[in-house]
Order: sequence, then structure tokens, then C-alpha cells
Amino acid sequence: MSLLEISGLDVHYRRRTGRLHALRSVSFTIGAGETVGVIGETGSGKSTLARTILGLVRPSAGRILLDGSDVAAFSPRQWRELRRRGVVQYVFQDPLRSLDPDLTIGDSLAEPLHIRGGVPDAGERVRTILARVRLDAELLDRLPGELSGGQRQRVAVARALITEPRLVLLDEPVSALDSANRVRVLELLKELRDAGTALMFISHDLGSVAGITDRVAVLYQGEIVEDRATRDVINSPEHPYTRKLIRSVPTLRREDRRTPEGIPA
Ligand SMILES: Nc1ncnc2c1ncn2[C@@H]1O[C@H](COP(=O)(O)OP(=O)(O)OP(=O)(O)O)[C@@H](O)[C@H]1O
Repeated sequence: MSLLEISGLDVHYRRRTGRLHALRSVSFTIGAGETVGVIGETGSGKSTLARTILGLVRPSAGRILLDGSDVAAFSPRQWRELRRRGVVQYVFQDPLRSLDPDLTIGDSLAEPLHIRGGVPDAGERVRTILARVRLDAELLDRLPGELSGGQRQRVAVARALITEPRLVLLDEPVSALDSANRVRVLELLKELRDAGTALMFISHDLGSVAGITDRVAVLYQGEIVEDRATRDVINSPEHPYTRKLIRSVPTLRREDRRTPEGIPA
């Protein structure tokens, strides 16, 4: 059974000018421990998909089976309970959105454990997770505003991991970082993947998810137009929109590759 199984998902937004059909009959799965990319240009519905999986947007139709439960039909109370268990976590592009500016890093990291309750060794877990993202324990007393952008994103990743989630949704997790920090955060996410956590990478840029994902789903105007192994999508894109996306990433273009190592795993 898949960890996440979405079928026939429709999302509408009400706007002054009428209803906007943001997701159209989206069906999509993520297996336990799988790493999947969702790519598409701005406005294609990527964040809407993530927000719907997190219970922040209510779908107008469809099913979202998370670990076997249909969360699309959950009441607010059931959602609170699900969040408390920390089965699904998320990391946004801007770490300041994931972190409370008035909480120290230590308190921010411990908060998901306190919300869940019954975790006696929270302090120890916080120090362990900080070491795992390779940050110094001296940062624990600082506020998010007193960290660099790269450090903040690593804290946001650590906070998402502290409840040992089975699925982490990552919305452009490295696009705001410089290249050194980008490499560090991607390495950390690869470790996570190798440890068996399922990851859903959202990005407008196929190039930034190609090296880390097993599969890629391409979202175009609210519809999934392609969903296959990353390597196949890059080597033989089926949809014209996917071909356009690939042409926009010079390092992925066939004619630019000189060695087999250039082909993303
Ligand atoms: N709360 C909202 N109310 C009304 N319309 C919305 C709302 N959120 C998103 N939309 C619209 O829904 C469509 C999909 O938006 P969404 O944010 O999911 O796209 P996206 O692919 O994540 O874009 P980006 O890459 O720019 O973040 C867009 O047309 C957007 O304007």
C-alpha cells in the first residue's frame, strides 16, 4: 500500500472574478521511502497540492489516503490529531515561514515534540537533530533572525525531522540558498531519503530535483500531464510542456551531456 494515494483530486478557489479550478482530477501516489518531484511553472498548482495534502485547503472532490486514512474527509479535530502525531511535515522555500521569529532555535525545535507530548528526552533529541543537520549547539539560544539563510533552512529541516515523519513535503527548499548551502541542504535531504523517509519535492525547476528524485510528476495548469521515472521523463519527455521545461534547463539537454555521469540517477 502507498504511503500517500491521491485520486481524482479537484480544488477550486473562490475569487471575485469567479471560481478558479486550481487542481483538476489529480491522481498521484508516493510509496513509503520514495522520493518524488512535482514540477511545474508558477501558478500550475504545486503549492495548492501541498497545502491540500497538509489539510490547509479543502478539496471539492477526490480522495487523499494517507497511510490508509482518507484525510480529505477529516474534521478539523482529526487534522489536529494527525498533525500532532507528526506523520507528515513540511519545509517551505522561506525558512522564516516555517520558524516562529520569537522562539529561540532550541524552543522551535522542541515545539513539535511538546505538541505531540510524552517525549521525556526532548532536550537530548533537539541536540541530536541539530548535530544531524551539522549545526553547532551554540545556536540553540539564538532567534531565527540571528542566523544566516542557510542555517535557518537547516533548522527548518531539523524541525521537520524531529517527529520522525514518514513523509516530508519540501516546497522549493533550496531555491533561496546560495550554492554552498544548497549543496549542504541537498546532502542532508539525500541522507534522509537513504534512511527511508518519503520526500515530495516541489519545484519550478526540473534541474534542481532531477538528481535526488526517483520519479517526477509534471503539473500543468492544475493537471498532472506526466508522471514517470525521473530518468525517463528527462530522456524521453512525452508531453510538449515537459519538453519545454527540459529545454529551459541547459544541463539536462541531451546535446549538452558529454558523459553518462551527467545523466541524473
Ligand atoms: N488562496 C487562494 N485564493 C485564490 N486563488 C489562489 C489561492 N492560492 C492560489 N491561487 C491560485 O491558484 C493557482 C495555483 O496556485 P499555486 O500557488 O498552487 O501555484 P504554484 O504552482 O505553487 O505557483 P508558484 O510556483 O508561483 O508558487 C494560481 O492561479 C493562483 O493564483
